[in-house]
Amino acid sequence: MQHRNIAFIGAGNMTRSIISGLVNNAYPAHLITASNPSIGKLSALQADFGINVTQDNKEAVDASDVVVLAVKPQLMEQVCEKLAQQQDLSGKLFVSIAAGITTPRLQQMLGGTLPVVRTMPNTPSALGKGMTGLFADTNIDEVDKQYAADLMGQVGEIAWVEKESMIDGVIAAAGSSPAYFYLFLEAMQTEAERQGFDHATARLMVQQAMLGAAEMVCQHPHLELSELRTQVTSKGGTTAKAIESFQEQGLQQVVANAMQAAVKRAEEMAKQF
Ligand SMILES: NC(=O)C1=CN([C@@H]2O[C@H](COP(=O)(O)OP(=O)(O)OC[C@H]3O[C@@H](n4cnc5c(N)ncnc54)[C@H](OP(=O)(O)O)[C@@H]3O)[C@@H](O)[C@H]2O)C=CC1
Ligand SMILES: O=C(O)[C@@H]1CCC=N1
Repeated sequence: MQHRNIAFIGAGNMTRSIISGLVNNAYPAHLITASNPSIGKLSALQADFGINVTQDNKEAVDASDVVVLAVKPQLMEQVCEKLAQQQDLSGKLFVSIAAGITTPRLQQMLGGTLPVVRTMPNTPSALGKGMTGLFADTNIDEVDKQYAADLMGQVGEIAWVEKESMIDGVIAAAGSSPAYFYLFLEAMQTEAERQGFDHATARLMVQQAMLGAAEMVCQHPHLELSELRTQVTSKGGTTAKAIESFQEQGLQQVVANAMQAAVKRAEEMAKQF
């Protein structure tokens, strides 16, 4: 991929995940700058990955061709408007990772029709196992589109969406979803402990089962998930009883409700910010 100078505005969890994935994939650290108001996270990023850091967003943006907007949605307006007042932003590609802020809104905050690619990554990007959805409107040229795809492709799999509203679906299925799996594992760990296992053994069992199941899913892309489930489920056996219990309690609807709640919140945020 092309290696352009890249600035991350906001050096929180997601920036750390993406930078970690990039540097581990040989993106040159000297081309990466992160800016953040407080110094602690910057010092840690510099120590861990050898990137450039600054507490001044303008300085980071001045030094970059690509600007990754990685602050919380509620701060985006303030941050973008200040950047637009302080400097000429033309010629730069903007990549937003924020939930719930649309491309037209970002362009408005940045004070012009600048090229903005909207993305929705997730934290496993830190391990190169991320999943990122991307949306580009018609004013993004193919070179910038390719750069954005290559950038996020460095930290995992990518999928373009045709309509911007589908980014909210990416949030529900991939951006937020690592937390759903953690919640499920927490519940399993708690029950394993209740059944008499110590904390560490309970964790080992559930994490290894999850890892193995995830590997099975990835290694057998042509097997339906229901088929993998059937392989575990002996007739009249233990799994059948557990699955029956999930189904009686409406697991499918519970999951659907949760994903719809995530989409609804993204839509609310788009109105709010
Ligand atoms: N976490 C996740 O799994 C995902 C998050 N996202 C999106 O990523 C974005 C960032 O989320 P996340 O990394 O979790 O949040 P964090 O709170 O971890 O990171 C945001 C960072 O922005 C910094 N910040 C605050 N004000 C400014 C400013 N004026 N200029 C520059 N930086 C500033 C904060 O600094 P300080 O703490 O010092 O105040 C903080 O380090 C959000 O928009 C979110 O929607 C998208 C996909 C997944
Ligand atoms: O919870 C959030 O709003 C962000 C977006 C996806 C994951 N974290």
